[in-house]
Amino acid sequence: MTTIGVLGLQGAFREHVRSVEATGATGVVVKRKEQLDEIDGLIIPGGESTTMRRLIDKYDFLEPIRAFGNSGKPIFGTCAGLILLASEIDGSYDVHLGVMDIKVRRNAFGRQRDSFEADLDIEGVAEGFNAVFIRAPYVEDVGENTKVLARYDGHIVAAQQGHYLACSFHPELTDDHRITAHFVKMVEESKKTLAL
Ligand SMILES: NC(=O)CC[C@H](N)C(=O)O
Repeated sequence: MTTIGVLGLQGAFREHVRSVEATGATGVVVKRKEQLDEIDGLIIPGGESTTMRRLIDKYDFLEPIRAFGNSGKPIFGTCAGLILLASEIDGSYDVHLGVMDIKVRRNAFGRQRDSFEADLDIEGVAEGFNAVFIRAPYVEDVGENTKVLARYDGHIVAAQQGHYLACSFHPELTDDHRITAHFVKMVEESKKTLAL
């Protein structure tokens, strides 16, 4: 059985658990770092990246999550989760986990477009995916090992680097579970590789 943990410190974590369960995998809310030992993959949800970082520090999650990723276990960051994964945040000295080679801009779509929906083609994952953006970041630049999976208005809104997956929008807020299913597949593949 594949178990996916959803970091449950702040933000839209319950909806992610529901989406994971819809794919047939087991979803658990992760509130203590010890739980990282019991899961095969981790989702970092949307919310507010600065608040989530404060709670990550408070509950001593920063190094354990980095180690989880370094061990080869997949991590999926959505919206604020994408910001937490990034190696560079435009206009800020702050970097959080810094495990994914992407440069992000927070609240990048501007005030008038605080939240909106768009149909996206996500390469190798889903065509016509109804993406919900809420004060979303976008990715300004990616490293050479990072694959761009989707763009909106020319801006990168989904990317993958090996076992790290990130998107600017909230895939858990619709009943379309294809991105979650893609992540579950990544986790199942990594389990096979890590067992060798
Ligand atoms: N929906 C979201 O996760 C918004 C992200 C938020 N604007 C941030 O900077 O962290």
